This record gives sequence, C-alpha cells and structure tokens, in this order.
Amino acid sequence: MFTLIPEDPPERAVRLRRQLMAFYSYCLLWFGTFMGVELTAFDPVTPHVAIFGLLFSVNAVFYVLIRSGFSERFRDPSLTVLQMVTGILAITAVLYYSRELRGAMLSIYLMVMTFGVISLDRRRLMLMAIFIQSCFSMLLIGEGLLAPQRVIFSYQLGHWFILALVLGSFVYVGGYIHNLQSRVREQREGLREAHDRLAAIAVRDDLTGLYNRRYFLERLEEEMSLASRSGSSLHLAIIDLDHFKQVNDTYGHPAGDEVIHRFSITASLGLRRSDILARYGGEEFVVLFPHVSSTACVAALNRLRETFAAQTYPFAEELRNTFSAGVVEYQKHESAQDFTRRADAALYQAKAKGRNCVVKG
Ligand SMILES: Nc1nc2c(ncn2[C@@H]2O[C@H](COP(=O)(O)OP(=O)(O)OP(=O)(O)O)[C@@H](O)[C@H]2O)c(=O)[nH]1
Repeated sequence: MFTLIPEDPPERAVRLRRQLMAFYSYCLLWFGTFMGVELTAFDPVTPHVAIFGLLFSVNAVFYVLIRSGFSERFRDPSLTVLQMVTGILAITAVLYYSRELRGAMLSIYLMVMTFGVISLDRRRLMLMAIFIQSCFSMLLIGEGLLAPQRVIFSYQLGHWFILALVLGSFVYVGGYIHNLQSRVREQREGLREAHDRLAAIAVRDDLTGLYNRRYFLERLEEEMSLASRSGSSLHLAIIDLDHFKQVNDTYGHPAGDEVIHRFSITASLGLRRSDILARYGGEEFVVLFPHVSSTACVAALNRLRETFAAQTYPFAEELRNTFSAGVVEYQKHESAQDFTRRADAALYQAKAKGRNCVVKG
C-alpha cells in the first residue's frame, strides 16, 4: 500500500555500512601513519604493519559476525562498544610512536567517538571518553617510565588537558545528537503506527468492522485476475437480510444495527479465513470464495443461513431474521460489473422465491 513515511534502510545494511566506514577510517589512519614514518614525524621503528594488520583482522572478524547475523543475538548487534575499544587501543598504540604529530593525532580519538554517537547514549559515551582518557594517561605514564628522555612534561600535560576538554564537549554534544536522533526515531515509529492504524481503518466498515465496499472491489479485481490467470474457481455471493425495513420500523434503528452486527459476527465465525467477507452497503453483504467448488459455496451459505436464522435478540424475543443469497461462479475474462450483476440477479431470484434461501445463478 502507498505510504508517506519513508522506509528506514534495513538495520543489517546500516551496520555493514558503518563497518565499511570503520574500514575506510583505518585505511586513512594507516596511510597517515605510513606517511608519518616516511617523513620521520613518527618513530622510524613504528610497527605499523603489525598494528594495522591486527586492526584489519579484528575488523574482518566484526564484519563476519555482523554479515552472518551472529551478532543479532547481542543487545547491540553493531558491536559498537567492542569496535570502539579496538579502535581506541590501536590509536593509543599509534600515538605511542607519533612524535611531533601527537597533538594533531589526538583528534583521531574523536573519529572513534563519532561512531558511538549513533548507538550510545550520553552515559555510555561518557564511559567511552573516560576509557580514552585512561588509555592516553596510561600511555603518558608508560612513556614516563620506559622512555623518560622523550618526555616533555609541559607538552604532555597540555595534550592531556586538551584531550579531556575536547572529549567533555564531545560527550555533551554527542549526547544531545543521540537524544535528538532517538526522539526523531520515536516520532517516526509513532507516525508509522498511526499510518498503519489509519490504513487498517480505511479498509473497514464502521458498524461491523468487516471489510468495506471499496476494499472489496479492489480485492474483487485482484481475485478475478488471479482466477483468470490460474484458471482456478472463484465464486461471488451477495447476501441481503430479509425484510430488514420491518426490523427498523418495528424495533428501531439501533435494533437494526444490532441485527447487522450479529450477522457480521455469525458470518465471520462461520466462513473460512480464506473467504473474503465485506459489507457491501446497508443490509447487503458480499463474500468472495476463492478455490471453492459451487457445491461447497452453496453448502457454506446454507449453513450460515441456518445459524443466522437461529439467532435470538435480547431486545425482542420473538424476532428471528433471515437472509437471501445469490451466488455465481466467475467466468474467465468476465468484467467485475457483469460478475456482480449476475450475482445480483441470483439474489433477486432468491428473494422472488420467497426469501430465506440461496440461489446458485
Ligand atoms: N439499522 C440499520 N438499517 C439500515 C442500515 N443500512 C440500511 N438500513 C435499512 O435497511 C432497510 C433495507 O430495506 P429494503 O431495501 O426495503 O429491503 P428489506 O426491507 O430488507 O426487504 P427485502 O430486501 O426485499 O427482503 C432500509 O430501511 C434501510 O434504512 C444500517 O446501517 N442500520
């Protein structure tokens, strides 16, 4: 059915796209590191092949876990936290070997943080920021212990504070974006539900909850073309409650409504799920019987006729209501108009025969 609300791309596709983005970022980072080594802005012994080899291998494992659907069993099938932790550890290793470029390289941590904005709330983003700050602190401490000759304390302190400040503001803005995104998603969900509800209401009749005439006519065309193509049988029955005007006149309009309602319940329960029952208008109903023989159709209608005739009503003990029905089989390539006209003629015959009967036309 026509929908005004654009569909979200499938979740798995979004995850794989994010995975591709991560791969692209690693490539850029590797290229940067490689250039840094070549231009001696990085330590020449930087084991970049080992670091990135490991990083790409882990990325490949994540890709397989997501692609195969294995990660669906986890609360976050994107494995965001694990992927971020891997990225952060790799960046920390790269930072260890970065010399003059360290200040600039610190911003790479934020690249990892941007991956978290979509899936992580502010609290988790904050934990991630704390993890980054801790990794960087460990790096500085390790450097102080392992290579004190390299350490320029004022630089390190400056880097540490700047990173803390930037991460703090990132958590604030990232959390805001995350909340905004969640709200948009919720609103979209609400809109989609409302749309589905409206679409369901649009095909139903108010009084009975049965399909309405408009929907029935749509289905009629579909079922007719299906029957034309496959050569399978299709029957159409028109049912009209007998002397219904009298019910209204004697017991009042609400009582008439009650009888109509009772018919719809009896028919819904009495027919098969594959039969398409609709209120055609007033006290007239239609049923489409796909893939059913004429004998079975007539038998089903007669069963329904007997059940309905046996109904009693609390507002009038003596009231019994019946219906007449005309049923016809679809003839290949016949128009909907001709098909319903023939069913109508059969109904007319049923009325002429004295009502409370089913006539096969
Ligand atoms: N209570 C109620 N009455 C309705 C509704 N729709 C149509 N009717 C009434 O149904 C009656 C149909 O009357 P007729 O078409 O004369 O047919 P009938 O009295 O059933 O007679 P036969 O069909 O010849 O057996 C009319 O009085 C309509 O007002 C409805 O939704 N609720």
